[in-house]
Amino acid sequence: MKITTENIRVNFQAKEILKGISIETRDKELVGIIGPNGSGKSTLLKCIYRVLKADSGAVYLDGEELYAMNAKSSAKKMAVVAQHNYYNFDFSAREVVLMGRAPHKKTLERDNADDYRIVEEALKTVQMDKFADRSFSTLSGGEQQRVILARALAQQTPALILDEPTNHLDITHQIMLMKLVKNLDVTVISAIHDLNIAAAYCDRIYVLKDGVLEGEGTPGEVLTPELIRRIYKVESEVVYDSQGKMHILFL
Ligand SMILES: Nc1ncnc2c1ncn2[C@@H]1O[C@H](COP(=O)(O)OP(=O)(O)OP(=O)(O)O)[C@@H](O)[C@H]1O
Repeated sequence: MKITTENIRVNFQAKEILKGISIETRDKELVGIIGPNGSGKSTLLKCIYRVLKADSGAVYLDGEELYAMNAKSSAKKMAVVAQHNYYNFDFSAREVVLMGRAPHKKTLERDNADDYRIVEEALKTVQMDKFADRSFSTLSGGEQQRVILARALAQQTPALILDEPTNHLDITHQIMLMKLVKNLDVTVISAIHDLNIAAAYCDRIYVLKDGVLEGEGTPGEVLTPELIRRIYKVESEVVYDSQGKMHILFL
């Protein structure tokens, strides 16, 4: 699925947070959004996953304007792993993942054997099947993050929107998550802080700073010492290992 944003503008309290952002993913591409704290990454993603309506501009899913479709239709097209997940009720991990099946159900339709099978598979995929009956609120930050990823997998959408998905995860689970989403064969847009993670897994990267796009291209094109200095005010060196993988060293 192709996701396009066209000239997205967002203001909060008379301050312009996004100043006309146009991005485009190709089908099944993993696109990273990088940029310093407060640059507008989450705000852009919120406009895409429909919790925030931009002041102007538009989002298109495969050419169809987001608000021309109902919320259920867009939830069949994209699943979200956001930064903060709170539930007011004490759901188990399995119940949280089952929520991913909701867009596929008619009103009051009960969960069936297929739904439960999909949920169990999703929990296994993120290595959280042993925690299925645990109360979500008692899980650690990283465990919660993996359950939320399982919920997104259970939603079985052609696109995933991830807001700093490796936040809270140890290195094993960071790599697990990025490998997993890379191999899903769906379109992914992800805000990413770790530039080495972005370099290793993104097909393309957009760079945001102060609500403006400052760069776009493959990791090799974008993640140069010049850009890193300009955007983050940090000196760095880009090296390639024996397998040709790029690594950014911060000096
Ligand atoms: N509801 C809001 N009201 C006022 N200001 C907001 C609101 N939401 C976000 N902002 C401001 O908009 C700017 C962009 O925030 P956003 O969360 O999009 O940045 P980010 O790039 O995702 O940052 P981080 O890397 O820290 O997660 C920040 O200065 C933030 O304080």
